[in-house]
Amino acid sequence: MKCIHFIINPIAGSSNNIVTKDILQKYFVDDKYSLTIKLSTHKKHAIKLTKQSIDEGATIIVACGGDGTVNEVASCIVGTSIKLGIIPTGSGNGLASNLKIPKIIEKAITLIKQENITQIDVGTINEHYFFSNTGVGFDASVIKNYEASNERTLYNYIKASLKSFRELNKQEEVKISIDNKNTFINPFMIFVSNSNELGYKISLTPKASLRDGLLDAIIIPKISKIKVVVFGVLMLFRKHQILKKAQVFQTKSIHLLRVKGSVFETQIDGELYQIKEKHIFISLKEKSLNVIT
Ligand SMILES: Nc1ncnc2c1ncn2[C@@H]1O[C@H](COP(=O)(O)OP(=O)(O)OP(=O)(O)O)[C@@H](O)[C@H]1O
Repeated sequence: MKCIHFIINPIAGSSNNIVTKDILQKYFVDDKYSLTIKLSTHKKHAIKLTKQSIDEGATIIVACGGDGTVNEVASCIVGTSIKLGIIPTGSGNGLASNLKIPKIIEKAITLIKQENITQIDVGTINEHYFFSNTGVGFDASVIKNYEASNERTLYNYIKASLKSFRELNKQEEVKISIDNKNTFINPFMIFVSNSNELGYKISLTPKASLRDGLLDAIIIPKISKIKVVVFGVLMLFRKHQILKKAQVFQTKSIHLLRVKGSVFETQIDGELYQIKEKHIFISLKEKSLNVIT
């Protein structure tokens, strides 16, 4: 019998696309499965629930939510033989979209039952994992403002972006080391991605692959507000690489050193993290997560 656990984030996305016990029981009727359903009740709760599921012998753990929920669940099973299922009920669902996992709950469940596995790379930033992307600068500021809003919708992402735009000029100097080359910049944005999608079909790293053993990065130094607008428009058409100051490249690792300021404000898979260490080391664990796709 297969021991399959579902970790459901009831507030992900617009909250009207929720995975329920009724739906799951309809699809997992036969004796082949032992089904366990858990609901997260607060931030980071899915980590605790997943660890319990591992102890309870789950062989498939399904994250039902957006990239934040996927991060909490998947972080616990990196490097194990446990299979990760995803039912994308979040707002952005960047990773699921990259993996072509359907947003329609019933279709995602059908996929899980087929159990086709793809091994994907996993990004690391200090002691944290990321599966989609991480960043310092403008994107982290957007996430900070987004988290302060009470609804997780595209409209609130746009509002948060406008607020971050008004708050520009807060950047602190950072030393960046890539392949033994050091540069000092006041970054508008340092964005590092494992996946080719941010969510909502928007991408800063359209050429990124989850299976190529490389991180795709884009570094943009401090730019004028006009150039930020130009960057935003180009990004919608996936043409932002043509911005002269944008440095787009692939690498295995990036090292950042904070020169000023007391903390690195970063976003990790769309969640805000304050990193107190002076150093940030971003790297990759190749093909270390089994995802049902
Ligand atoms: N019951 C809950 N109440 C409040 N927050 C919760 C609850 N359960 C989980 N969370 C938190 O909700 C946050 C958002 O989850 P998630 O990222 O899955 O959804 P989303 O933001 O709508 O999707 P996406 O990241 O794809 O845009 C996560 O930080 C998670 O820890």
